Amino acid sequence: MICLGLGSNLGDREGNIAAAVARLAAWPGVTVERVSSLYETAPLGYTDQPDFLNAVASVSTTLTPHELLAACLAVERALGRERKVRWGPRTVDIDVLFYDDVVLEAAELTLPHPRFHERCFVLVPLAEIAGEAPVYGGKTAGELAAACDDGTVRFFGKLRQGG
Ligand SMILES: Nc1ncnc2c1ncn2[C@@H]1O[C@H](COP(=O)(O)OP(=O)(O)OP(=O)(O)O)[C@@H](O)[C@H]1O
Ligand SMILES: Nc1nc2c(c(=O)[nH]1)N=C(CO)CN2
Repeated sequence: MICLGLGSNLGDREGNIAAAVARLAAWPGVTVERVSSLYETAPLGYTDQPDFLNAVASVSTTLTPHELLAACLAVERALGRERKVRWGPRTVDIDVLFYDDVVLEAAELTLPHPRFHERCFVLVPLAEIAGEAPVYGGKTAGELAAACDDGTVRFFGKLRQGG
C-alpha cells in the first residue's frame, strides 16, 4: 500500500485539499484509490498557527518513490505553497507516508515518513481508510490511532470531490 498525508491550514482549507487530491488523481501514472474524511487538528510542532484540516489518501502508481514525491511537490507548488517556517502554516502539504515496504533514508526522501507513526493527525484518517493494515512495528493503523487518541483530532466531514 502507498499512502499520502495531506494537510492545509491557510485559505480555503477544504478546497485546497480537494484540489490537491484532484491534481494527484489527474497526474499521469497515479490512481487515487481511497480518500479519508477530513479531520480538524490542532497544530503540532509550531503551535502559534491556525488549526489544520488533514486527510490521508491511498494511491496506486507506476511512478517510483522519487517520481511520486516530485508529483506531490509539484502539486504543492501549483497550489501556491510557500515554504517559510518549518512546521509553519501552509496552503497544502503532501507527505509520502509510506510506499509499500520501501525503506529510504535520504534527506530528500525518507520512507516510511519518519514521524507519521506518532502523528495523530495522520493515524486517525489513515485508520479510516486502512485500519487493518499493519503499518508500523507490526501494528495496524487502527491500533496506532487508538493509542494516539489525544483529543487533538476532530472529525470535520467528508471531502467534496470532483468540485
Ligand atoms: N516521506 C516524505 N514525504 C514528503 N517529503 C519528504 C519525505 N521525506 C523527505 N521529504 C523532504 O522533506 C521536504 C518537505 O519538507 P517540508 O517543509 O514539507 O517539511 P514539513 O512538512 O514542514 O515537516 P514534516 O516532514 O515533519 O512533515 C521535501 O522537500 C522532501 O524532499
Ligand atoms: N495538526 C497538524 N500539525 C502539523 C501538520 C499537520 O498537517 N497537521 N503539519 C506539520 C508539518 O508537516 C506540522 N504540524
